[in-house]
Amino acid sequence: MADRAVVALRRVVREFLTPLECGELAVAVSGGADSLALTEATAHAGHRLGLAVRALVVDHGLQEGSAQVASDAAALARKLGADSAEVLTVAVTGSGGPEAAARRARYAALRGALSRDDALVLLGHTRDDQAETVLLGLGRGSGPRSVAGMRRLDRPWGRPLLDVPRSLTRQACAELGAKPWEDPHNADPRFTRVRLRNEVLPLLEDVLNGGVSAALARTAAQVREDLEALDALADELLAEARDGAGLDAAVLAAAPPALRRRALRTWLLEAGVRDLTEGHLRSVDALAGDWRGQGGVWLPGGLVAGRAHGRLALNSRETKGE
Ligand SMILES: Nc1ncnc2c1ncn2[C@@H]1O[C@H](COP(=O)(O)OP(=O)(O)OP(=O)(O)O)[C@@H](O)[C@H]1O
Repeated sequence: MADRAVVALRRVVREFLTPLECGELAVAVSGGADSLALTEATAHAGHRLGLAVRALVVDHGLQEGSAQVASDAAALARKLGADSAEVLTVAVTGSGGPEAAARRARYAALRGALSRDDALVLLGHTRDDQAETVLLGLGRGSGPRSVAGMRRLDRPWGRPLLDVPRSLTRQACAELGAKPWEDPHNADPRFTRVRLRNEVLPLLEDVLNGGVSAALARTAAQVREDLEALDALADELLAEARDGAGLDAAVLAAAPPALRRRALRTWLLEAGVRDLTEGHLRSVDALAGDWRGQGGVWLPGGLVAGRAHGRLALNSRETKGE
């Protein structure tokens, strides 16, 4: 008979998986407590549902001894019940700092290891990770999309532990006799997230008498629902406003700003605008919602949004004014 935390996690993962279409099941394993506990629970739940479970470990090659950490994690994942364990070695390159580059490489490698459209890769993010994500988003003023946090299901990604406190995964590892790998980065106060975890959240818990992580995660779930409803309405608005490659400014102007800006955001991203800031979006929005005959809005990626004859259009800088 397994112990309390192990049993609780198995149930959480089984309830997550049961309603989903899934022909290939993988779990992303870093060797930390969250993903080890997740591996055991996924193996147990997956086998009950008749699914084999693959453990996927990414070796970023960024820290000394990373190959050993990865192969130890793979061996432990097999012991915890995974049917197979693979180490995916990636080259971390590209812009945005080493952490962002590692994350991109990791997600690309995990996705690349899948062979079916209905595959799922389970990730070990917990309620505490969600709380940190929400606090970071709030502090940076990056809007409801980041306050909404991570999604439970965003195929092929699944996060069954998003309502589970981190303490439960640690307890499950102790019950299983599995020794998690402690990432030295997780204790390094140069990382904002580490200070949030070790300094800010405990202080907030103390000042607000506990329950802060759960409250932040609950807020994220509520914002997520609102966001999805608004996104669906904004898609309808965009469809209605489309006029060839451009948009009918009168249709946009009649809509509430929150929907208009969402529709414009989708339109701009579709057209290939990258690194879109709130400032850019507001300036493009003003072409419809606050029209005073202003000039075009220069956007990153060499595009200019402008208005002519009641229509918003995007032109490349070179062709502008032709
Ligand atoms: N090296 C790795 N190999 C495989 N999976 C990993 C690896 N690192 C992280 N993961 C997966 O991602 C989950 C979250 O890990 P962690 O919190 O360290 O990453 P993060 O960078 O905050 O994640 P994200 O980029 O998804 O926000 C882990 O529980 C695990 O499932």
